[in-house]
Amino acid sequence: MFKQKGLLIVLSGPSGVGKGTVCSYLREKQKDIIYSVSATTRKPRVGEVDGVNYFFKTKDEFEEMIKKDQLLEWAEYCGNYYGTPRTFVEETLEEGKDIILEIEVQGALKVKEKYPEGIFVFLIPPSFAELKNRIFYRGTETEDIIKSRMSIAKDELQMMKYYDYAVVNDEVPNAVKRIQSIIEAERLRKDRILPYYEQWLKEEL
Ligand SMILES: Nc1nc2c(ncn2[C@@H]2O[C@H](COP(=O)(O)OP(=O)(O)O)[C@@H](O)[C@H]2O)c(=O)[nH]1
Ligand SMILES: Nc1ncnc2c1ncn2[C@@H]1O[C@H](COP(=O)(O)OP(=O)(O)O)[C@@H](O)[C@H]1O
Repeated sequence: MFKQKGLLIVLSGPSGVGKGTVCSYLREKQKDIIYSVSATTRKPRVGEVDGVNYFFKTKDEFEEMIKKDQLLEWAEYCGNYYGTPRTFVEETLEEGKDIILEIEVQGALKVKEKYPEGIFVFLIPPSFAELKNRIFYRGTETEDIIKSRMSIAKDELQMMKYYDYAVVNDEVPNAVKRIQSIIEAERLRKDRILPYYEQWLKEEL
């Protein structure tokens, strides 16, 4: 039986645009996609669970993962390391399952070098003013971190040109519907469907 590799979907965008919020809503709506859990040296926030939200690591542990080539990509962001465990992604794709990575922009561009066939979705705010509001009112970080995230966000917004799709996160359910449409369309691309037809033709002759 012909086995197709899964789709690698990367959801990225500027800090504070709503990647985390949109991704967890998508997670509820789209159960047939696997979600990659990242490793980080950031301290857990209230309610975050090790192995569910992140794999929380010390700096030494994280650097060991880098050395052993256990990360598909990693980036330093606001003084902490974040990275995607490599084996889990590779195995999921080999099993033919679709996987989504919710990561910041530098990491997404590194994934693109390794997986140019991936689907790169860039989440954008309805306006820059709204992006500022979201970063301010989230209120989980100190003022210094908020300032640093806003300046990073400005540079990050310019990275949209490297992506396949731009999705406006005006309302979370709408943004999620748009992402679901992209996934549905990508699953139906003829280069993914054709191998199945070719297999059928062989069987019937
Ligand atoms: N490169 C990379 N970025 C990640 C990874 N996991 C999470 N991030 C990004 O790191 C940034 C900070 O994440 P976090 O501290 O959880 O804060 P928040 O998502 O902005 O609330 C976000 O932009 C995440 O998308 C990863 O494995 N690799
Ligand atoms: N569509 C939206 N409308 C209004 N607020 C939103 C929307 N999406 C996310 N937010 C809010 O914006 C803030 C940043 O969202 P978050 O998911 O943490 O962003 P990111 O993961 O991109 O840094 C949070 O307070 C979140 O509740």
